[in-house]
Amino acid sequence: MDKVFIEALEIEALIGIYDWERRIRQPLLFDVEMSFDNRIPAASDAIADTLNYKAVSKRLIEYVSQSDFGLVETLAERVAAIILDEFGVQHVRLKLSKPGAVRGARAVGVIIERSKP
Ligand SMILES: Nc1nc2c(c(=O)[nH]1)N=C([C@H](O)[C@@H](O)CO)CN2
Repeated sequence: MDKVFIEALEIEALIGIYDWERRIRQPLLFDVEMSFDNRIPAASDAIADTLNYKAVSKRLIEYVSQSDFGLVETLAERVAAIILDEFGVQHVRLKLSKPGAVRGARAVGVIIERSKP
């Protein structure tokens, strides 16, 4: 299956389990791969036929910047559900990175893959 992707979308959020994390906003990075049949927009050359990566990005920025979770697992699950439920995507692979959360590591986080039932 073809994919539409968003790489390293940076969004600041309230996220974390420690007291000090509840008082600041931290940058998160989202790498998203969404299954989509790109032959249809390729034939029509019409943006209306695409899985519009700008529209998905705007929705994720809106949601994540207002979110407030302890675990990256929870946020990743909610974001994957938005992509599946609101954009007609059958399968999504999502990497959520929390840069600088662990000293010595460039980033930590989770990778999940979810499909529509
Ligand atoms: N699997 C996870 N481990 C940890 C998380 C998390 O969300 N998922 N969160 C933290 C802290 O919030 C950390 O990011 C602060 O440095 C620790 N481990």
